[in-house]
Amino acid sequence: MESKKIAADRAVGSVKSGMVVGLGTGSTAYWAIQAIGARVKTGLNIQAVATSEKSEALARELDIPIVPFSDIDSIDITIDGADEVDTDLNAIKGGGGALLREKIVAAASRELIIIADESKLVQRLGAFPLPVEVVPFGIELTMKKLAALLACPLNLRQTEDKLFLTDNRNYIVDCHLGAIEDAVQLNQALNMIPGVVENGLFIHMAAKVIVGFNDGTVRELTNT
Ligand SMILES: O=C(CO)[C@H](O)[C@H](O)COP(=O)(O)O
Repeated sequence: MESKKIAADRAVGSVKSGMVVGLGTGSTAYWAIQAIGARVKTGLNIQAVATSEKSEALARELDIPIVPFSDIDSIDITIDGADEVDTDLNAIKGGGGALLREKIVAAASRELIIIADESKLVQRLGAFPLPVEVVPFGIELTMKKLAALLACPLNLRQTEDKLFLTDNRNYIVDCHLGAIEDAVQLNQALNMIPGVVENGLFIHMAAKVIVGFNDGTVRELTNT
């Protein structure tokens, strides 16, 4: 918990009054939303958009002003977690099932800051099963296409005895790929399959990764 929180607290230092802020999803983003909420109470004046119903509900509890997308032109900064991050700042996201909204918000953001504890740092993406969001219609056909492309074990995500549903009422297929050779090509190939809405590869999207370590230190990784 502490390593997630220190990364989140460092990232929230970049949030300034007047900004439109994207709020991420997950247990690390939770700490960023808490830190933003604390600053709002002491005068930080921002507008926010959320990447999930859960994060929006938390933001509202903390009196962070949530605005509709129709009210904003772009997003200044988004702070979000990740399931894996490599040394080129590419990431796998979607462990919490919010990858579609997270990618839409990240793509509209001037700056995406990924926050993570040290366990998320990898040399190569793919040990974490890649989440792919698919529409329920024709799921069997879409899974056959995924199996043909990926040739790896696929799991249609379940919670308890039910299929997991995203905030967009879609399913998640977790793809147990192992080390990904060419993430750019894979990202494109997955999104070409009809029925696939989006996948959890965030390639060349993050401007910065802030990592919290178990010894209490924080490191910022950038590509520049
Ligand atoms: O992509 C996400 C949700 O869809 C999360 O950011 C990712 O799963 C990391 O979560 P956590 O901070 O709880 O480890």
